[in-house]
Amino acid sequence: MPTRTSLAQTSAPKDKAKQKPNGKGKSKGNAPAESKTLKRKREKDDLEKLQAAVNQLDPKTSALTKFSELPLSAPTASGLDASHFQNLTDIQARAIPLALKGQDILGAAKTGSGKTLAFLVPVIETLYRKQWTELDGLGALIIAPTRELAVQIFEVLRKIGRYHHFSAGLVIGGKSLKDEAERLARMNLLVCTPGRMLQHLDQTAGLDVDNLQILVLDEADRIMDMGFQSAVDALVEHLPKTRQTMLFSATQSKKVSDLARLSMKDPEYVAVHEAATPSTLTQHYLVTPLAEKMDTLYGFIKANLKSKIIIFLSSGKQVRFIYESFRHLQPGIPLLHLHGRQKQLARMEITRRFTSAQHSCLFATDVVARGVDFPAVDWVVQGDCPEDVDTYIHRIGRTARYERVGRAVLLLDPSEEEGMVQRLQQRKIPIQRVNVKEKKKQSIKSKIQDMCFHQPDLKYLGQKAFISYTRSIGLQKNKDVFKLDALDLQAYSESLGLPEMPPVRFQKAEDIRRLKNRSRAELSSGSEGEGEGGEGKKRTKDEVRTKYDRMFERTNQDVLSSHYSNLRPAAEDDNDFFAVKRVLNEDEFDPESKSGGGPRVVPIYGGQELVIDSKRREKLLTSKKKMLKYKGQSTKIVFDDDGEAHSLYELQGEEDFRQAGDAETQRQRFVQAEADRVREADLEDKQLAKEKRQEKKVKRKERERMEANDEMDAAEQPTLGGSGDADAALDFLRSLPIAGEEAQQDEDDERPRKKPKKWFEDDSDDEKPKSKKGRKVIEVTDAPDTLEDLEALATGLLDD
Ligand SMILES: Nc1ncnc2c1ncn2[C@@H]1O[C@H](COP(=O)(O)OP(=O)(O)OP(=O)(O)O)[C@@H](O)[C@H]1O
Repeated sequence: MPTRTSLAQTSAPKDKAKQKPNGKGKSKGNAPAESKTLKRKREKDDLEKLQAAVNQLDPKTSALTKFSELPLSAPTASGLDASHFQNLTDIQARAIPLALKGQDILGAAKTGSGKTLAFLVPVIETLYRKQWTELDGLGALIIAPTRELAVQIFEVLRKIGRYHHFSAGLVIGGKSLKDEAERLARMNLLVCTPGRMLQHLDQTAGLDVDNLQILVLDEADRIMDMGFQSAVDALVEHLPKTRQTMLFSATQSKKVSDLARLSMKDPEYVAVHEAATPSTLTQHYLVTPLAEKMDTLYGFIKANLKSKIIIFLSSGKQVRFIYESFRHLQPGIPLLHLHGRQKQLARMEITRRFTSAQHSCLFATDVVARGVDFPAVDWVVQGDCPEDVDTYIHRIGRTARYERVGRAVLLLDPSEEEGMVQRLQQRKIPIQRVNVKEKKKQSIKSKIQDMCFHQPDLKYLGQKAFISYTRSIGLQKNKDVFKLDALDLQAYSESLGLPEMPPVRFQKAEDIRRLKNRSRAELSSGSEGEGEGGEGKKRTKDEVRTKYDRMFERTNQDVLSSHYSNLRPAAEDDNDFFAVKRVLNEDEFDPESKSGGGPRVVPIYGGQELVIDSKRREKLLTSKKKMLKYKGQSTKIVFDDDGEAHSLYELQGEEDFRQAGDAETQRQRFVQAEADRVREADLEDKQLAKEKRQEKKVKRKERERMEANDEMDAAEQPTLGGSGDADAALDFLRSLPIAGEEAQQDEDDERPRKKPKKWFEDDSDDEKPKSKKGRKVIEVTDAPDTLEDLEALATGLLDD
């Protein structure tokens, strides 16, 4: 993962390609020299022809309906064909020709209409026509707002790019930055989420983006909105200005400010909007009071057990509570839940399970509202009203994708109906009201209350869900839709099984939201933020605040002061600025006293006294190490052979020195005495060494004698008999190293190993001539199932 990869997860084929695009898989080793030259020439001609065809293409007049009518390279054409993409969707027919010609694009088309291919095909083609290699650095960057979407785009890229030879990576976090960084430098194409990519651009030394040809923002309106604004701005600053930029979304706008921020050059607005939502989608809403929402959702699930359902809720806490409580009720359909607070691997696993499920109900936040292409979803239920119409459009877009049918239901509290329906109608969204059949209604309130009573964890989740929902309503901008005062919160809290309504503090939520936004915005700009005070006070920009200003602004100061007052003796007068401690007399001192009533004095080293006026000082007495500082400087003494203590350096008096004779005589005497000492020691050492040698010799002889005896015993044993024994003997012989084999093994070790396969590399690649710049042919047959698969694949490529 990408872990986060995470790392840059790079694809490499699990299985190897069996199919060669346009006969490109001929034997490499046998090709005669002339045919190689001919082949190279043919490839060059093909490339020129392709470029000429792109130049001649008139995006305005051509009415294309099939991929085969587009001027595409053979590997791309084969990749599309092998992925069963033949007919162009409207957005593809209009956007791809423009993008092939290098035009900046603002692409808008309803959900599920194939926008992903509309940008992926031109991206691959541009790099192909420029004969991009590893040495050229990063050629294309595709940004998606969520990890799920980034993974999905990467998967489509792997599918259609299987016959190409670019290296591609997925940068979505979840792995150590260092691991990812090592792999990124060799990537031609990256699919990423904004935050993680920015981190790399800031910190990864080898990442070369100066040559970037194309930047794509999928779900561009989401990426360009408040949440990611600053990250994207900072990211774009790293990129060269001369590049092609493409923005795609179902709810794409032409906001001039966005275009300026991304330095787009005369972008072409490609909008395919006969309707905002797919015509194959049936849309309904039903009015259900907030307090009955749980009943309605449960009833809905029970009535659609043989379906694939996504239920969108406004927060992760709602998702968790409803998922957990419904799970206990066992409605008879596999339940799953997905929200942004889950670990990345769990998110990937749930996505995988829901993707492959035939009947399942997924409770999710808006983390999968955009772009995610779950196959064959029957129902999208919006359990909580979406914050705006764009979110509504993206949520319902998870069903009725690419000409399939689908159904969507929006649950509204009576207070939300008028405002929301009006907004939907303004955007020409065909939605009709339906009612729940009376006889299908059933209340699960008492069951949930019972569960919450017996399971404190569930009750806790319920409280959190209540608080997060209520806060989110209070913080919504569209006050004509979201009216907190009109909601029956008491009844809602009861419906969640809560014995009493949890208190909700809105100020705190607002602060958190403000702080969150601020940190995102200011992280990238490197500013320090509002500091610890955080009381929402507005300060002027130039105001200088010191550490002490912040200290006095701190809340909860009493926490510290009460602790501090505990440390001080109660008798002490707090008003005294300079407190004079009473030093007890010798006879007043009671070392055993543990009362701690007042200060006492303890005698320590060298007649010194230590005033014990706090628990900390009292504790000091027990630590030898800490007491050492009161001990003063220590002096080193040495003992002579008679056990007399001397200081380390003792100077001989002048008188004594003269009596001992002149300096030269004393020197000679000293040298002679030392030489005698050394000689004596030498003799002792030699004797010792001799003894040791002799001892060793005796031991060796003893050992040899015993071994000789053993051999004689063995020779007298009967030989191995019977087939079992013979087998055992053979096994034993086989297990012995054979000189020739060892040599072979060594040789094998030294022999250059077969190169591991790169991304999309073909099995028959060995036979295939490498193309001009030593690049390899892409192939992918198996889709990786999990993030670990992706990582494994990445390693396969990158460890090359
Ligand atoms: N030309 C095509 N032929 C057949 N199927 C296609 C074609 N283009 C796209 N699809 C399929 O349509 C589905 C939706 O495509 P895609 O995810 O690109 O839609 P989108 O417009 O990006 O949707 P959203 O707005 O939700 O992100 C996918 O399952 C894809 O495989």
